[in-house]
Amino acid sequence: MIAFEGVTKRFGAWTAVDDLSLSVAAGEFRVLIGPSGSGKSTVLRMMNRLIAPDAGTIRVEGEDIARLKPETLRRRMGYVIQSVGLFPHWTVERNIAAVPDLLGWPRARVRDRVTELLTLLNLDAERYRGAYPYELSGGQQQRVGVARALAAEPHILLMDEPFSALDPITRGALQAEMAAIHKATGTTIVFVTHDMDEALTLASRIAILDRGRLVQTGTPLDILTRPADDRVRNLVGREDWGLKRLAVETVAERTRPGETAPGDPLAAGASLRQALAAMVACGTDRLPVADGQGRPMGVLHLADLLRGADRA
Ligand SMILES: Nc1ncnc2c1ncn2[C@@H]1O[C@H](COP(=O)(O)OP(=O)(O)OP(=O)(O)O)[C@@H](O)[C@H]1O
Repeated sequence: MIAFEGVTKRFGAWTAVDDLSLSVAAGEFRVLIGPSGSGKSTVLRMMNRLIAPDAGTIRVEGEDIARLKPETLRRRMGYVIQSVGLFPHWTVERNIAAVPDLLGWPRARVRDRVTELLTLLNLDAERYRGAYPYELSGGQQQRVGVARALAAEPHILLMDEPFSALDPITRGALQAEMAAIHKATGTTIVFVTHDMDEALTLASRIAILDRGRLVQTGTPLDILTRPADDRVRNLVGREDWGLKRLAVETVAERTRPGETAPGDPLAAGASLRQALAAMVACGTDRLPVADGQGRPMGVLHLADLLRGADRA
């Protein structure tokens, strides 16, 4: 879907991206993470040709993007940034409709799409479609920013630290919405952050950058259990590693089928970290597990949370 081959970008004497080869498969939720200045935003900006590499090739859906018109490329991509960048004198509806309007979609289709997107992002469509950005909270503005980026059904969504200016609760809500949107639409997402918890929560695969080079790429579980070196160990965090480890696996994966136990059931899709919190809160070492329809699935035992709790 997206392939970087030997890509280098220099700003004067500084090499921001250094001979980077990286591929993102269709439908992935790929998180780019690394310390400040490691080149994450530069990688993202090269994907939509906001800046051009000095060397190497970038292919999107098999095509060398240097040969595509920037407008053609950007129509396939939504782009969300931290500062949102809504047009202040345009209503929410007009902001979201910017690209569909440009593409000449019929009025009724645009209106339906705006309603659909506001609903998807948990904003009351009738209340907010006519509002102006200054009438919205930071979290609501960012929701509109995401809706705008998704409006013309892009194949790829690029997100550059989109939630880092938000308070933790709003941020958590938007992360959950992004996970649900990714699941529902299958859009390929490339998401930049410097927050490892955010990366572990959202990513299907993570790429870790340092000084413009790729340090490691893998699933959240790979990164946690087989860190490539001390830079990755430091990013993952040493103190609460165990809790992060529990956060990347679901209850369903450790449930003993067929057993029963008293207590409020855990959701099969909840993380093991949430399960641990529930067991501590209830003072119990086992809890029943139910599937999405509330049907009993078995029992999760505290002892089973320790399985695989080894680290490299
Ligand atoms: N337009 C530019 N002109 C000069 N230097 C730049 C420019 N854009 C980025 N750089 C430099 O390139 C390096 C990588 O920057 P980039 O913004 O890609 O890092 P980042 O990993 O996204 O950082 P952060 O997490 O702080 O946003 C930095 O050293 C930065 O100063």
